[in-house]
Amino acid sequence: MIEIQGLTKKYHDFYALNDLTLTINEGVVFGFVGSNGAGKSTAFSILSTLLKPTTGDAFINGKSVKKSPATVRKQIGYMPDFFGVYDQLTVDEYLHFYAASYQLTSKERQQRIPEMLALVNLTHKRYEYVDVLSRGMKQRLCLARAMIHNPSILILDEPASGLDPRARIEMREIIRHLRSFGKTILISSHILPELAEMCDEIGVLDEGKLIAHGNVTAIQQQFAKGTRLAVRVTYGVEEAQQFFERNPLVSNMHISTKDMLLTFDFSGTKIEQTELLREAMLHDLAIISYTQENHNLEDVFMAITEGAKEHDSMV
Ligand SMILES: Nc1ncnc2c1ncn2[C@@H]1O[C@H](COP(=O)(O)OP(=O)(O)OP(=O)(O)O)[C@@H](O)[C@H]1O
Repeated sequence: MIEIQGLTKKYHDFYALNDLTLTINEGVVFGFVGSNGAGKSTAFSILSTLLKPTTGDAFINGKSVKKSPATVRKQIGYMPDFFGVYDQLTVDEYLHFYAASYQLTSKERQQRIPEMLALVNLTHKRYEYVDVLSRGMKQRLCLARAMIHNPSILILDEPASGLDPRARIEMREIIRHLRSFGKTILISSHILPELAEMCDEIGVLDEGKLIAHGNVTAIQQQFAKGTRLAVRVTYGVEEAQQFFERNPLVSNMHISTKDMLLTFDFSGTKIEQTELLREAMLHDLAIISYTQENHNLEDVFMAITEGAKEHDSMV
């Protein structure tokens, strides 16, 4: 369990992290979302005991990151967003080096290293030089390194950054697999839909502040502006667009003439939605389908951060 209490990091007058308070239960995969400079890496560095907070504290399985950093380090595996690998070592030597620094005995290392390599799909690279690994492989090796001492909590700072789509999917599958072992996992990313797929809960950081957190679906419902509707017509897409845009409850219209599809936000009630459809039929629009879509996390993130900025400018 991770309990974060009023965690603040200041550089002179600037708040890199501002009063972060949050509890993350055991076995939860928690995603931190935020734009560049939002404070994700600062939060992760403090939780990993690499950076001291200005005020506040965090407790990893009951142990303070400030007072008991050595105990905390045994319980967490940290994968930073920028990491160096020792190119002149083989994959096997590299993992032996880190395992030894966690005081794993030679026997434990002999068992643990092949297990970790299998987990991150690098068994076939065990005796290759780290130097010749692709970026995705280096990233997976770094994940294996973070797990070498079998920590109960994993802190992964942008684990998929800089990876091509295939490598991202592979990384995502590995993280999903880790989740099945009951590990508590903290991940940060800019790629919001990707986080939503992996995480049980998310927290949105903006300019050092946690501005929303909770279950992914609940956040989507709380912040999405109304219902997203998709209407497909067989002909007359422009006529349909004009009709829907006349309704004051309709906003954010997107049209695909190729697919004859209109998608838009509708901020009315269910009854008003029924009324909208009824009127559309009376207008002889050639509607062939009408569905409700989930707002994707990109929309939700924009809505949350815009909301926070409007609130700040009002106070
Ligand atoms: N040592 C430092 N001195 C001054 N400011 C710092 C220092 N370290 C971080 N910051 C600032 O704190 C803010 C938060 O940085 P942080 O790296 O935590 O953001 P982030 O959300 O991880 O961003 P990114 O997604 O770009 O990695 C940034 O504005 C950054 O410039």
